[in-house]
Amino acid sequence: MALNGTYGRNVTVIETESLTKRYPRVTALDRLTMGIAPGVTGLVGANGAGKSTLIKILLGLAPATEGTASVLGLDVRTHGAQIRAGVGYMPEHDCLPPDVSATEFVVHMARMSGLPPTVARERTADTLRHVGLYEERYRPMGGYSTGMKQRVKLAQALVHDPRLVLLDEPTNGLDPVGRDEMLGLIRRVWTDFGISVLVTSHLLGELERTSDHIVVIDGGKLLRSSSTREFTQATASLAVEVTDSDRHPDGTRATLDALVAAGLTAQADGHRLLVDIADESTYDIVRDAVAGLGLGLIRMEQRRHRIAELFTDRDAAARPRPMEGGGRDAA
Ligand SMILES: Nc1ncnc2c1ncn2[C@@H]1O[C@H](COP(=O)(O)OP(=O)(O)OP(=O)(O)O)[C@@H](O)[C@H]1O
Repeated sequence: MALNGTYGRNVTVIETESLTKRYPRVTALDRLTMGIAPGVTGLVGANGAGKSTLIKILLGLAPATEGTASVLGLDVRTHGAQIRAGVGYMPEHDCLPPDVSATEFVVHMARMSGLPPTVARERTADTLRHVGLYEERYRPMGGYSTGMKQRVKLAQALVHDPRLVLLDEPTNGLDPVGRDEMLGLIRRVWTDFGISVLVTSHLLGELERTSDHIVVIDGGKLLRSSSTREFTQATASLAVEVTDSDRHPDGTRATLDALVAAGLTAQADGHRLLVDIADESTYDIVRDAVAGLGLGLIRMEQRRHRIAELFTDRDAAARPRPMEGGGRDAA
């Protein structure tokens, strides 16, 4: 819709340059430089990494100490009001008045964004339907489940048809089913409506199915920024299992030696070999090596690393503290 028509793939919706935010006791953002393209971007970082601070600066609600940032091409220092008109925001914490219904609340937010009364009511009905709130929308929100409250918060961020929404920890407090539903909804905000999304999470493995791009920050610093595909495919490997034989009682070991001799990078993981996929020829080299040893091939399948594994493997040593929940939620 709005964004698809007017923005090319190469245009950034958010750009920061050496963005720094210092509080008296802590540097919440530390020379953060990044560009975010249209689509769904996951902003991942442990609690305290600086995600909420970044969102507040992007909305023009808090000043940066140094550096620059722009949203939809507008400078956050000078165009805060315009940015807030074109951007939806879903805050992290519960902010819903318990005595009013979802419909009343979202209509109110639509009116605050400048929509006329009739349009506000129509957009509210459409948006609440989109997030899956039906007859409950007329009940006071104090009686809503966490999942329903999160949906209302998402609806109020979308109701004025923004070009971009900033969603701060939208899956907080949800059970696994509720979380999957929320992530599905978020994906459709982009695919169905062309509204770009920046969604934060402190769980490293959570956003990889939802996001086109992942940005990881830690201690206010940019740790990594790349497409989700690059994250998960850069280290794709083949899991290989072979039989033993009289001649090769440890078939796994014999195969490992043969693969290394053939120039591949591989390691044993119990009875399984994990072979780095250099290119398409890797499959043939493995097949030929196993056949050459006279062993049977039990299994050979591509195994994509998940984001959480990448960080556990590669960055654990470099990181000052572990990402919360990364391992648990990657499975
Ligand atoms: N108004 C403030 N005054 C002083 N320090 C602050 C303020 N807001 C945030 N901080 C500090 O800045 C750091 C980054 O906080 P921020 O809320 O941006 O992190 P976060 O990644 O959003 O984590 P969380 O999900 O826990 O909110 C933290 O150390 C936090 O204590």
